[in-house]
Amino acid sequence: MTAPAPTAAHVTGSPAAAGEPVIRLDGLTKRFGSGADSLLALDDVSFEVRPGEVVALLGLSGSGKSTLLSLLDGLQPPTSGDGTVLGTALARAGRSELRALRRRIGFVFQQFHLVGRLSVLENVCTGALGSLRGPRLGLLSYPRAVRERALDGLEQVGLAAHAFQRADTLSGGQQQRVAVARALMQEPGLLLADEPVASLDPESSAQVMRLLARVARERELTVLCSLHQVDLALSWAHRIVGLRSGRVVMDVATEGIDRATVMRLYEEVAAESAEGMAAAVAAGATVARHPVSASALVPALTKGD
Ligand SMILES: Nc1ncnc2c1ncn2[C@@H]1O[C@H](COP(=O)(O)OP(=O)(O)OP(=O)(O)O)[C@@H](O)[C@H]1O
Repeated sequence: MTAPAPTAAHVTGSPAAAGEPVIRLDGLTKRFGSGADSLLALDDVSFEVRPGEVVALLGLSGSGKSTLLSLLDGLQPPTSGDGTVLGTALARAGRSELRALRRRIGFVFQQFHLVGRLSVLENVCTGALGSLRGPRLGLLSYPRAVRERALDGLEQVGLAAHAFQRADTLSGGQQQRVAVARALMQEPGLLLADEPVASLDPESSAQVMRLLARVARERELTVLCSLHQVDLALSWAHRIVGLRSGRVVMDVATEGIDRATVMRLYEEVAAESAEGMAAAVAAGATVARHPVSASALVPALTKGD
């Protein structure tokens, strides 16, 4: 079956601004390393995400998208500033609080991270491991209620017919839908997705994004998803947050916005890179043969100052 081409008609306006923000960032900053060689990956990032919102995080490679998602998931601490996720203050939380936070956040990865030799259903069951005691081996080691919920989840992502197939026999798009079903087993209060469609063909990409938008709507689930595809962001997200060199440079509702406006996020960086390259060449620098983003270029230009 051919997936319908995504159009802006698939996403309606932002959900009502009811309730506390699920994510509240206030000057969040992340620096890797120290001294002259340190790198500012996130620079004074401030924004909020409300319950039920689907937000696309856009920006060139190296702009800080994955770093931001990993901070929100409590995997690494901010260097300064504050961020609150599902009521947990990232900068002040102890290890056990962060572990508890991670159990309430579903995470979908670019490479799916399924266990290929296990059945599709068992892969989905593993999403419940955080709430079960002890290790599990084999589908029947999971409580019946978990298996039933996993099957419901597969139904929801349209893959119940594949429940007993090995996960590695599915297509990439199907595997990503299984990964979404696995994340939903946590009954998360927030779903983070790091380039979930980067390795998929356009049709599968649209299917996965449509699925994320649908579960967000049906479960009033908040979704923050990094993407490289502007059209998918415009079609499936309520809002776009654009990062450039670790800074938020765009925060717009997708309703009524045109593609050209969003593309400025990339064009201006390309222009800055070109200017920076020209200046570097004029100053006698050796220029890399592969494309260089502004965030990669700036440290290279300033090194040794
Ligand atoms: N653990 C780390 N140590 C040092 N530098 C890091 C680390 N993680 C990320 N960085 C740097 O931080 C910057 C932001 O990287 P990040 O992976 O967040 O970007 P991104 O926007 O997700 O890129 P992509 O779209 O390619 O995934 C990059 O310059 C990267 O090299």
